[in-house]
Amino acid sequence: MAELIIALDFPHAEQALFMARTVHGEADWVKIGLELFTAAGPRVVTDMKELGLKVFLDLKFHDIPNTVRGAVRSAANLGVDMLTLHASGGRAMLEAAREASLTSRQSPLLFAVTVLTSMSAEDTALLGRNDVPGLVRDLARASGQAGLDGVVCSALEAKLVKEDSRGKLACLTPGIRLAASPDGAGADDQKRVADPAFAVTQGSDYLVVGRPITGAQDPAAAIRAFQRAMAEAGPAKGKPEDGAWNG
Ligand SMILES: O=C(O)c1cc(=O)[nH]c(=O)n1[C@@H]1O[C@H](COP(=O)(O)O)[C@@H](O)[C@H]1O
Repeated sequence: MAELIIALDFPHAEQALFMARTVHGEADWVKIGLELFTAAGPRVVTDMKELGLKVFLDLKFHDIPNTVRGAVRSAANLGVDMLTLHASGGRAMLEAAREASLTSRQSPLLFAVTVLTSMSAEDTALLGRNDVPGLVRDLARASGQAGLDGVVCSALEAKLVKEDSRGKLACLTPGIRLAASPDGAGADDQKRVADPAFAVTQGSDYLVVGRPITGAQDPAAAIRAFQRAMAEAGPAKGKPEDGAWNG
């Protein structure tokens, strides 16, 4: 069953902790990203863990292998359950991250960002590629070859990643909106957007949602609406056997 991760994009630990307590019991996972971690530091990770939540540390590491190895080790020592790095950092960087994770006590799951959900083909054309799915597939392949647990992509590419990796890579998909509209209304700064049912049927394992939940009048009710939509989608079509990647 796909899991929902709540993105706590706040400038202060107090706001993030208030939201975490509000959603407590509704969702198991929270995401601590650049804004919150830069403002609040490692302490906010410990605070979330003490609340009994699983923590996805989303700092998108992208540096030389030695630096990323050290950063992954530091994150693992904080007790995070999952973290991100950029797939475009190269094979040696991805392998260094994996080695650091495997040799740490916590061994957090490693997810490589392929093409950000805020990017369109126009943006990737600057990198010499205007076929977003093809670029996602190639970066996902490199991530799989380096032994990572999964990739971050949009729900639009999840099926491709699942099929191409023969189910070995998990898919984490942000850019989720309850009513994804073709004209982009309600998508905020996201470009490759899908609704929860679509993400689940495409094989997404983790759906990341921020503003539609944290900005809602009743965040707990918003979580339940997302979970209902995920559950109504039923089991993923074309999803490999359970346990192919995460036991
Ligand atoms: O790594 C991520 O989590 C991420 C990757 C990506 O390609 N797109 C993306 O939106 N995210 C994160 O997912 C969250 C989406 O937030 P909302 O657009 O508010 O739902 C943000 O915290 C982003 O940092």
